[in-house]
Amino acid sequence: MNALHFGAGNIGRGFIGKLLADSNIHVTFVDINQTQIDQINQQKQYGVKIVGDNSRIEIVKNIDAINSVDEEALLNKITTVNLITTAVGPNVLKIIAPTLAKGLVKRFENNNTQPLNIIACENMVRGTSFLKENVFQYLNDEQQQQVEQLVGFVDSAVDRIVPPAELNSDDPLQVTVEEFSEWIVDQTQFKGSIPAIQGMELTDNLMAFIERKLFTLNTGHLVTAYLGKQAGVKYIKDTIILENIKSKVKATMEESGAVLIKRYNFDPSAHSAYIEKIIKRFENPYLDDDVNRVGREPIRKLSQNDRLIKPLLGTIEFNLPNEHLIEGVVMALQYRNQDDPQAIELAEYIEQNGLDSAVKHYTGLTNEAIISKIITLYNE
Ligand SMILES: NC(=O)c1ccc[n+]([C@@H]2O[C@H](COP(=O)([O-])OP(=O)(O)OC[C@H]3O[C@@H](n4cnc5c(N)ncnc54)[C@H](O)[C@@H]3O)[C@@H](O)[C@H]2O)c1
Ligand SMILES: O=P(O)(O)OC[C@@H](O)[C@@H](O)[C@H](O)[C@H](O)CO
Repeated sequence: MNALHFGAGNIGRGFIGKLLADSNIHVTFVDINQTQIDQINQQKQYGVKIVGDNSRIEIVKNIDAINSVDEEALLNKITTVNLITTAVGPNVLKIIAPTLAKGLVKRFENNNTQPLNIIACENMVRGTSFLKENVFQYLNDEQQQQVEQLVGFVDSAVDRIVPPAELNSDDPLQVTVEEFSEWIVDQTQFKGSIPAIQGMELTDNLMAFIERKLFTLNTGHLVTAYLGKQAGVKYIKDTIILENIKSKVKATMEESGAVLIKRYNFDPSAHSAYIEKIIKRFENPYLDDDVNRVGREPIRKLSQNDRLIKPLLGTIEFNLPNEHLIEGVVMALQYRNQDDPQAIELAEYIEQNGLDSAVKHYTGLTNEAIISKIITLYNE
């Protein structure tokens, strides 16, 4: 089997690419970073350093890479592979959509009628469906029908903490990952037979899993990052061990958890254990995960379907406490980082248009009482 994977970054190399290669699938990485592409093609392998109680380095082989600007090579790959995956970040899905559409058209012109499955592995609710909508904008009715018949757009939830790797001159491609990993895919969306990939779990209830992950781990992670940033701490592991911060993070995850329990009927004690396990993962002493990585792209994180606003809306729907989620929103609005284009854009928007307008613009919130609480807290 052959797979094309967009994004040779942390999750691409440290998680999805590794699972595919471990399952004897040849992986071609697509990226925009030529240095990395050259390294993959020269080394033809890299190490994944798994850190925890049983630390070890596992080698990923059977790989090559192409640059996404090399359209000919990319279209040829899309024409022949059996699986396409992505880990590029939600904002990049729109950018790769036109090339994917072109590649699918070429695949049909070449009479390749083998089923193809596409799985976006991003931190977003139904990211692959979002990618599909974008791909369809570049296809006519007939092409869309062909895609509906032969191409499965499979939504997924991905969970493994992979911070940016430390410099390693012996293996510049090496990534450091935690032991824990979870890749859950919507089994109802595949076309043809489901590929056998070790570590890829199937479900027919994906929404519960993706929301549980995004609105527990990622909500708590973000609040840890912003509290750490405000306290002047660099890493997540050093932030979460501060008792006053840990209790706030836990309280935030309990607020979003109460919504999940209502919505999906989760067992409260199992959900509580899930939260405790996540806190332990944040504490992993071997992971140097910078608060700015976890806090990155505050505009995306303030959007309506993401880790703060969606659970906050849930608390309004079910009339549940939301004091800590509101604090999370305020900290996202206050996040400043000169290296993060979204943090700069957000600060400039607030400066030029005022906070009330910024809250409405970025979060889509309309509840005036909540907006007023956000503004009061921000100004305090
Ligand atoms: N790192 C984690 O702990 C983690 C865990 C779970 C999910 N995720 C999600 O996985 C996705 C990727 O995150 P990451 O941490 O690996 O980010 P990353 O920045 O390490 O990797 C993204 C890669 O995509 C590449 N890229 C950018 N534009 C591209 C394009 N047009 N074509 C091809 N490649 C392109 C970048 O050069 C980079 O190598 C995100 O959606 C993130 O939310 C991350
Ligand atoms: O990747 P983001 O920016 O959506 O979120 C930052 C982190 O919370 C995230 O990457 C986690 O490490 C990951 O989701 C763990 O599975």
